[in-house]
Amino acid sequence: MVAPGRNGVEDSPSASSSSSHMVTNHVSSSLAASTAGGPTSSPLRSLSSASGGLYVSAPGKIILFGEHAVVYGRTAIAGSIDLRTYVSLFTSADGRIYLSLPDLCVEKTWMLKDLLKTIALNPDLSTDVPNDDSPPSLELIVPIARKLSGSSEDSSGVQHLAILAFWYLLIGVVQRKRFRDQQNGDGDGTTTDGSDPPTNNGNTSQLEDPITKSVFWDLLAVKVTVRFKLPPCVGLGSSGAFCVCITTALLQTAGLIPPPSIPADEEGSLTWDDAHLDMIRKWSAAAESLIHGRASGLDAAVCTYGGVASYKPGRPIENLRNIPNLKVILVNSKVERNTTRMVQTVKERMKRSPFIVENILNTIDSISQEVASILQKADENGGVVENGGRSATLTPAFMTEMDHTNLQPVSVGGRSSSLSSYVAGGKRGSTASALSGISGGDARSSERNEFNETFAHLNDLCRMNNSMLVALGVGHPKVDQICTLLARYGIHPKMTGAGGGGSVFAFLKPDTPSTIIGMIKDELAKLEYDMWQPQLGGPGVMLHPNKPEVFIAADRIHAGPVSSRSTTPAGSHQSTPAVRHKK
Ligand SMILES: C[C@@](O)(CCO)CC(=O)[O-]
Repeated sequence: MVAPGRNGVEDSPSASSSSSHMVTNHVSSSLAASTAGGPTSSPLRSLSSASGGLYVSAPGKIILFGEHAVVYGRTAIAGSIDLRTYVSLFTSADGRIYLSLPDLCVEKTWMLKDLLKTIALNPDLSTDVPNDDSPPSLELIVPIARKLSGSSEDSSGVQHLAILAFWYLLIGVVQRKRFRDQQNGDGDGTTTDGSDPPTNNGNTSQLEDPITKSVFWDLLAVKVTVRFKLPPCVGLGSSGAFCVCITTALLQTAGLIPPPSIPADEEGSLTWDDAHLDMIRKWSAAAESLIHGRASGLDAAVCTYGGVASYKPGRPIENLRNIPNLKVILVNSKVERNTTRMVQTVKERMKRSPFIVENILNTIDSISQEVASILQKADENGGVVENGGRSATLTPAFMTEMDHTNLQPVSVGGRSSSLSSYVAGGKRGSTASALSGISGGDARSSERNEFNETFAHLNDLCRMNNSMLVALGVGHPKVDQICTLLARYGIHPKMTGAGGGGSVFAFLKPDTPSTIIGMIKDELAKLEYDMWQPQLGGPGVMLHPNKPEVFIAADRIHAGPVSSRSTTPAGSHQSTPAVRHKK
């Protein structure tokens, strides 16, 4: 597991002192302070805001039921968890693009001018532009992204794939912004926020080129830092959350989505309306397909929307309401798994024994549907959350060979109702309220019975779904060991995500005493497994009003007890807070 907060860095990684043409790539945990650019070198300085940057986060996810089956068009039940991924985005004042992923030991720097040149040399980038909100063409952009990022065709390490996804999104955003500006007649060399265009530290030679000139104005060189609160590669949605965070921060910075206005938590964080969340989901799912291969797009959907929901490709996403007192535990087997490989494993089995595998998938589908009906019980208002509004569809880029139709999210018409429940602590409508007609002790005991019943039912369905996953060939001995251990406590966990290791989750009986939970945790720890009790069903992607704690902690670590640096931290010298575009 990668410990959160390790290898602290500034929000704004500094440039190295490389020659202006050289791409500087670090795979290191520390960043040298640099004076390149200087604090007053860019007119974008005038865009500083008190909060000092654009901060976005997205939740991790647990697939409760239906992973793999969803790739073949079956139902899955998934929820967000409060182990979030955070991005900080500053605009860069020194003509460089920075990507810092301290938890993955990645520090990368590229020259903006290389991006500009490449864009100028690719006329297809001006013509092959979707004229709706769908994501940029993977076929067109990925080869360019590979070239610019320095990621070779055969690199499959998670670091390379994360960098590739970042570049795909960055080029896509630049391309879409140019296109929009041209359509709006704004391609006149002005910046979108009305400020003067950047001067690249006084070096304007690259701006002389008429082709790159208009591109340059459109692009904000960015310094992006991502911090994970959940371990990568264990099936908890770190790639989905990464892509959702980067997508959102870039789209927002470029003004391709408006500022969010919907309250998402009690700290004043905001989220976007359904149409823009849907754009975020689609772009993120395309980017994530570079990391995980083209699968269902479920992870990006959960990390975008949050909550707990039932997903079936081609059907509206249904938010599930009756989840409030169902506690879950998560156990990290510490076996890193590879989603692409696991999806491939199932595909091979499907080719070899299609009839059997189809039946297994149908069984998983039935399990998910049964779970949906348990968790979809009417609330006190007498019904399920009214969905309607989100109308996005999956692009062909997400489709599997099954050409299954869209994961079509539908807005929580009651977005406000779901949001108010988020604000109330990340939980949706409760069975307690459904039982509000019953009073006092009777109500409590009836409620307890109902919870116990629900737990027993879900516990059993977990056992069945896990067996089906084992039958599909995505089990692992460590997962078996965890299942055997928990079974002694009457708990039947199931693997979550792609399997082949990764994480295992289980429902806990509502009244499980903390001593028992402690015993389970100790037993797992003896076998060197980590256990968490995450909060299920919190909000999706959000923009934070202030610098999140995860970055403040990193600043502290980076600053050290007594800073030996004589200058202000590189971030404050080198960076300009990203523009929060106004509509
Ligand atoms: C294995 C899978 O079902 C879930 C991975 O988190 C793949 C997918 O749905 O994209």
